[in-house]
Amino acid sequence: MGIILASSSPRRQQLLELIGVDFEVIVSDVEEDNTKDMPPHELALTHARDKAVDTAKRASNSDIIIGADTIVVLDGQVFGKPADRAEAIRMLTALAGREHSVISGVAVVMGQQVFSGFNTTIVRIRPLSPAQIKRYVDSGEPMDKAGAYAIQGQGTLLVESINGCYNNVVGLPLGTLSELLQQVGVDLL
Ligand SMILES: Cc1cn([C@H]2C[C@H](O)[C@@H](COP(=O)(O)OP(=O)(O)OP(=O)(O)O)O2)c(=O)[nH]c1=O
Repeated sequence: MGIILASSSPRRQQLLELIGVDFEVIVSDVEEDNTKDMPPHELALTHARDKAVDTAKRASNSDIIIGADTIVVLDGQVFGKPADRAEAIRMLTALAGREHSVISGVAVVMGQQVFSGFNTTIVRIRPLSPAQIKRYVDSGEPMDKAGAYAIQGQGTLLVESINGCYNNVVGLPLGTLSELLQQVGVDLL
């Protein structure tokens, strides 16, 4: 029996290390589709489950697979990772001076069993000038991040306040994950 993280995200790998989990990484082939017509938290849950179930096909039946998905939601509109610089600028322009939700879905798969949950954090972004947004996008940091910012990086300068779990914004709500792992018999504490 081993624990497998179905994620290419270095942040998720670091967070899992933080809580003392021994794991290997097998990245899933799942492509996220943020245009699916479903409530945002269902979208994050579906993607997290799809990633874990896909990786489970390449693992043993006794392995425990963890999948996750993070999205940013503003006025019901879902922001994933920006496709290009122009989209990153559009996302940050929309988020500036306002509150949005960051939702991370997490799924734990063992054999035929699938457990999943999600967490929501409210983040308020400072008012930003077009020049500030352009400079931040030019740093390259936004490109592989949902909503085009990284709270754990220089993007922290964009954040006015957060309400809820910080690690959920970075990509892996560890409290939610530990509850799911308990359901497959793994107690982290
Ligand atoms: C809002 C925010 C997101 N993110 C990241 C977390 C996720 O890695 C990414 C959202 O993309 P995801 O599709 O959730 O994950 P991923 O493509 O990076 O990795 P994989 O699908 O292989 O698991 O945005 C931050 O690192 N910091 C932030 O502040």
